[in-house]
Amino acid sequence: MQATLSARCIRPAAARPAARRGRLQVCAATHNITVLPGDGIGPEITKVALKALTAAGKAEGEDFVYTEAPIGGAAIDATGDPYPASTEEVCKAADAVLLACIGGYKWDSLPNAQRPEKGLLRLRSSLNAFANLRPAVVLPQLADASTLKREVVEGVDILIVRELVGGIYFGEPRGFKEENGERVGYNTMVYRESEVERIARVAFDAAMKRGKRLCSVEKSNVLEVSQLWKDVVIRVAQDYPEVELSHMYIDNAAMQLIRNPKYFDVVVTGNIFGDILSDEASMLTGSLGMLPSASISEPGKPGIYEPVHGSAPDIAGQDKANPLAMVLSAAMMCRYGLNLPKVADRLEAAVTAALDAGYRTGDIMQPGCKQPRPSAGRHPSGSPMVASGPPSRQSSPLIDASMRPPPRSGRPAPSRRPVLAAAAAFVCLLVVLMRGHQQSAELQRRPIDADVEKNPFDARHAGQQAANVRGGSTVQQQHEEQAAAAGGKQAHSVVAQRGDKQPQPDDEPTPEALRGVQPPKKPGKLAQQKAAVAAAQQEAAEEEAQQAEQQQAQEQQQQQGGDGQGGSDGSGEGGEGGSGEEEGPTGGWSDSFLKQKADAHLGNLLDLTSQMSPLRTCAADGFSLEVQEREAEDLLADAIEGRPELTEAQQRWARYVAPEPTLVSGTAHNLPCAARRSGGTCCSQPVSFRRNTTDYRVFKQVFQCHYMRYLYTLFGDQPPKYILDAGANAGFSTILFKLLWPEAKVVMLEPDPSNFAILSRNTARLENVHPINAGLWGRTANITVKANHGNWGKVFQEAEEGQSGMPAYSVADVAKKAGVPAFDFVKIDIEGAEGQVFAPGRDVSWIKQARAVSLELHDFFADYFGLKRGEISSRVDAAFSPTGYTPVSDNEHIIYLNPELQASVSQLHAPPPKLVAIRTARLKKISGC
Ligand SMILES: NC(=O)C1=CN([C@@H]2O[C@H](COP(=O)(O)OP(=O)(O)OC[C@H]3O[C@@H](n4cnc5c(N)ncnc54)[C@H](O)[C@@H]3O)[C@@H](O)[C@H]2O)C=CC1
Ligand SMILES: CC(C)CC(=O)C(=O)O
Repeated sequence: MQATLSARCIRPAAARPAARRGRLQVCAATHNITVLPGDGIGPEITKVALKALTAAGKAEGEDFVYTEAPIGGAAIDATGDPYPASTEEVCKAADAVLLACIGGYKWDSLPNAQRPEKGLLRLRSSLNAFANLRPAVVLPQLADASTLKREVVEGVDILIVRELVGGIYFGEPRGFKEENGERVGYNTMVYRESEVERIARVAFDAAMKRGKRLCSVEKSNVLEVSQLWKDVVIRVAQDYPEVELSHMYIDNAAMQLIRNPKYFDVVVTGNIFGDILSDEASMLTGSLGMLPSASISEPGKPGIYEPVHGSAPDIAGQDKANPLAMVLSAAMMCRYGLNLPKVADRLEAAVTAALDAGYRTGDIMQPGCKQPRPSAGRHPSGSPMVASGPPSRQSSPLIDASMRPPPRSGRPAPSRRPVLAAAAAFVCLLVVLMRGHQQSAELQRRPIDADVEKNPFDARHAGQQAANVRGGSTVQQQHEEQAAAAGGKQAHSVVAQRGDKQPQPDDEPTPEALRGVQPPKKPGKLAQQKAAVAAAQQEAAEEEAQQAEQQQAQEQQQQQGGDGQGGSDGSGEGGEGGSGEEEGPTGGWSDSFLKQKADAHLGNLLDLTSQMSPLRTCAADGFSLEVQEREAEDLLADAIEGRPELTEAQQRWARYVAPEPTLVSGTAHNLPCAARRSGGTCCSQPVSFRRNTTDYRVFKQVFQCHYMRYLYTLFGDQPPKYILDAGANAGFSTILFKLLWPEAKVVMLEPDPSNFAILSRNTARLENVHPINAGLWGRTANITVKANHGNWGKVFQEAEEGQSGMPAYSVADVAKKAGVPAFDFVKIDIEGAEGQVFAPGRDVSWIKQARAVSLELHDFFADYFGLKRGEISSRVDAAFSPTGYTPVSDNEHIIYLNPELQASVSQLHAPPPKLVAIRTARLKKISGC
């Protein structure tokens, strides 16, 4: 069935082993390629690729022996089996397998196991080709070929790493059955840890060689298999601290790939998601006909090299197929499978040069492309010529292009042969390539409209043609203009490593890029959006200035021996907003005698810890916020309509807190996280803020100013497992906890419905978090609001009997409710209710189970609880005194450490005395808080 052929001879497969031996005597460097042309356009594009490969190999002194075998529909027709044993045998024996594509209408009604697609799956499985590398690179020549705008796609260079032999395509059980009188079809999506780990390692390795950014795509918000995927990827990330890892759900990834493809560097994902995403990515490059792939197996087994596309039965046999994905797959084979980088270089250069010369198949046809005519003679090299015209015009664009060194950027230097010889070989290669186009396509002579008429795939070009303002210039001209504009920057290789590439200004996602917002040409929605963003940024800047002023005033006050009354430091999660204008009692955290006590212990050392923390550099460098504004109706809907059980009063709070129903959403970058500790990068996180609230300020405090940032140092190598975030407000502390300790379970308590809504939104993407819309109290009770403080704080009281309200729980009850054995880190910031939690007679046995308890004290709310000034602090002090826990101080919080933690912190910072002098005020200055 198969045949062995080379540039010179064809041998029957039966005689192959002997033939191979025989050939070895003849050829110095022989590479045995099993070629599977498959179905549909497969044979057409295979022909082109083999010609190009042979020519490129010849130019580099490499010889290829091709053993052709049937697969897919062709194999079904010949043997009844889509992957016959004889094909499997020659694939396994090969140095590499070059596959075109399989499938077609003819076999569509066969049972699954007998379909052509099954043959392809069996091939991949039999070679254990688990790592499918699918580069999606937008070549400069094709930046206008995509249906997306040039600004969106230009410079895109993504590597999709798709797991290829697992997941739902292979999972068992699968099939059909009958249930309750109807047919049911079912499949199983399954991944083992080992399968995820090996593909993750391939992806991390690839990221290390490129832009060091890896995005893992899954659906862990719904699928257990994806949760496992994510867990394993996070675990493997520990070994690649330099790689910035992000996670994205597949639905979002599909959207982001179109919205801002330049965000992506390497994407790792499972079988089905990778299949879909790579087809989508192909349209960034102009056409499915442009995307090659390499499917790598374990060492010693041949890889499979195949274009991403299918058999395109709609255009098969009509001379329309784009062969470039197949040629580029052959290049990947040479680069990765056969270690022939020079041959790969030649093939890639041939592709770019052919495009430079203006040649296009229908799928990537653009206005102004050259329409070459049939060959009229022979090039001095002896190769047939592609370009036409009078002899004087023999320097056609194709020949011109081929006479120049191919555009390489950072690639290994081309062959050092004499220039003319190299050029001649290169011309030969291009010519072969172009002849392939011509012989099989003749597309260049066909008017664009003819293609459009025949092929709906091309229809978009008609529209594009009309829309293209550059329609008058040729692709060559466009390329030249573009090269000039880019300062002579040339095309980069299709499979170029990121490190090889000229740095692109937009490699890093800018706010605009992330939002996918291009500079608006005329005022419209985008302009409005941009103005809104500018306003939000302005607002943030003003807020920052205001904070600085407040801080200055406070410091002055402190220096003047102020009594701590009459305002606050303007900080605290959901805490004292700092204007001093709020109704009710005044005063700040610093007036607590506990604060002085804590300061006397290790407070200054904790300041020092903060200075030393690897996390600090993230905060010190400053997080960046990329803002995207959106309406918050849905937030209110979540908070109100979605919660019919809320009383009218509660609904009012929700409205009150977001009087202008506007959310500012975006992504915060440069946040401290676990990866940072081991020298890795800082992390990013989507966040939303309500306008006219303290949300943004609180966010900054959590990530820039607070004790939070050295918590990691505090817990060292034994991170907390169960965390209580009481007074979770908008969820920012929980976000930080999860960034620092991804494995921890965090239980969030937040009684305010509007806070709870934004908190739910902000923490929705985090795993293992447990939000509870309730307050923390000394015992299980109903609570109602006692007083509002501006838009930042609410003081609660126990509800009267029969009065409705929000639930509130003791720490022990929360633990039970959330199924937590005991909290080992407790954060409490509950607007004075801490006086209730630590009231005499309350169960505080949970303290001893926690390794650290962080408290914000609100003595200035004592009046509301009918307590004397200072009594809240006294209650806290009384509860902790018998425990042997040491209070240490942050500028706003008191953290009680158990003796073990205290010892490790003290030891960690066995005093270099001069450093001990660093005080809170200094820390504030240093961190810009
Ligand atoms: N790796 C493989 O062999 C794959 C095989 N298939 C099989 O291919 C058959 C057709 O499936 P479709 O969903 O239509 O996907 P497809 O990838 O074959 O075609 C999708 C569209 O892209 C166009 N297209 C694809 N490759 C092209 C090229 N090189 N040049 C110009 N246009 C090109 C086609 O004309 C069609 O309009 C099915 O039997 C399917 O199972 C599908 C995907 C992958
Ligand atoms: C045809 C299927 C077996 C697989 C597929 O669509 C692909 O791998 O691209």
